[in-house]
Amino acid sequence: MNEQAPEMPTDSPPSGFLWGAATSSYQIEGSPLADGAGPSIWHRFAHTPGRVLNGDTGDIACDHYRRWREDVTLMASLGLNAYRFSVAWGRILPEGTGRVNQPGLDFYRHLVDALLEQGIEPMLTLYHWDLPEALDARGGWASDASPGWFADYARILYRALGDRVRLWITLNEPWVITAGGYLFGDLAPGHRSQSETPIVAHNLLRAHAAALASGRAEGIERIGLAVNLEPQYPASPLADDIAATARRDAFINRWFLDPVFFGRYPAEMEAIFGTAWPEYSASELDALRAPPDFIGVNYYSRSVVRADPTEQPVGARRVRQDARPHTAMDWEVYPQGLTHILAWIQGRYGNPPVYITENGAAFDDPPPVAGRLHDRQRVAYLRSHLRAASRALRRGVDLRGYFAWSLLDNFEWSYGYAKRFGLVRVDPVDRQRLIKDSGRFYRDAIRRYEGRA
Ligand SMILES: OC[C@@H]1[C@@H](O)[C@H](O)[C@@H](O)c2[nH]c(CCc3ccccc3)c[n+]21
Repeated sequence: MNEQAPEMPTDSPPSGFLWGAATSSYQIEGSPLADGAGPSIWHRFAHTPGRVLNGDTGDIACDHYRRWREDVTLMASLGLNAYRFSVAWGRILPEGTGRVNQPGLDFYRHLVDALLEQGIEPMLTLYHWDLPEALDARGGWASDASPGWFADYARILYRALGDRVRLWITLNEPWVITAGGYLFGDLAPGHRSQSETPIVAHNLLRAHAAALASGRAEGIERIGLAVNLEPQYPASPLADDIAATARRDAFINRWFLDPVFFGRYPAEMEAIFGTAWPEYSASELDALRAPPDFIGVNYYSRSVVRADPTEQPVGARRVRQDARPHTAMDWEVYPQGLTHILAWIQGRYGNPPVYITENGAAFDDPPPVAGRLHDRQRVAYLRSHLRAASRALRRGVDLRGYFAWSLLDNFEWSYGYAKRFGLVRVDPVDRQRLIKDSGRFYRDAIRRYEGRA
């Protein structure tokens, strides 16, 4: 069997299905302070000793800020018809509010125009974790003013690019912004506060609603919310494990989607945060109802859950499935979970349009040999997850596209450059791009699915 053959069901996806790859600003651009840009919380966090493995920073990253033309050509050579990227807020508003930095807007306008010239649909994420440092100094997402800051920033981008960008995402993973940045502290700004955490989550939901409203006022029609979703499975039928699984499901999967679709938080949140969970009036909760035009699903793995009172605040922990394959992030490879979570959205939220906005895997890639990089495990991961997405389509899920994470090996947050998710290798020294076997596989899969193979 040809290693590269995508041996997948070739039932073709709906017409207009998007085949893309995803990245984010701080992870690929480099040049964080170029042309008048203001520093972000990730610039400061990465330059704080001990926060990022090996002291890695995004000062250069993939050097995409300077190599973006080459990267658009690379996307076209992979046969992508879409590309998901994020805008660095600090390039547009160096102080987070107030003065607009025109060279920052120009960078993204040139990128979008180059994508459109290649027939590649841009999907623009307004916020992928790189808050301007100047706003963090004013309280950041814990500040009651943060939704207004975000809506004003969004409006500037809607006005600048709304005539050529048709797919927008307000926030990337409000759960990770909240849990990583304010509860567990492994991500910028590195706080560890149970009392701050629900306040930040509430402000992020208000910010999403405000950016959705300001987009509507500007005539923007397709605005989504990207969420990390991880199906939770009980480790045993014991009541304690079932209850722990429900709490972890609320904590990871329903904390943000229930408010935007139903105007209410999951009941489990008060049990999780106890006295740290604020009282909300009916009007405060109803103000969170801001259903997106589509849900962006970032899927990587599942969790098998056991009750564990020592694991706070949820009182639950993930049980490693030793008998199953895992990625270099120690995440179980579980493609069935993608089908399950897409069917769950279909049933719970009324079959909204969905894009898989991130799916991929880090593996310790072998070194390139004779200009080829045989990343067999990533090829297998992609194949199994494309099949899982195909099964969801057959179940009537309104799946509109798939974006592989990631186009390029890039800055993997607190892991720095030690974890590589790219379909394309980026050389650590000269940043030369090399398409891996997984990139070739994805290109062939797109052709096969689109009936061009
Ligand atoms: O870790 C791989 C990618 C990141 O590089 C993306 O920036 C981010 O959107 C993203 N989200 C997830 C799933 C949620 C998660 C994030 C961080 C740590 C653990 C799980 C995985 N990823």
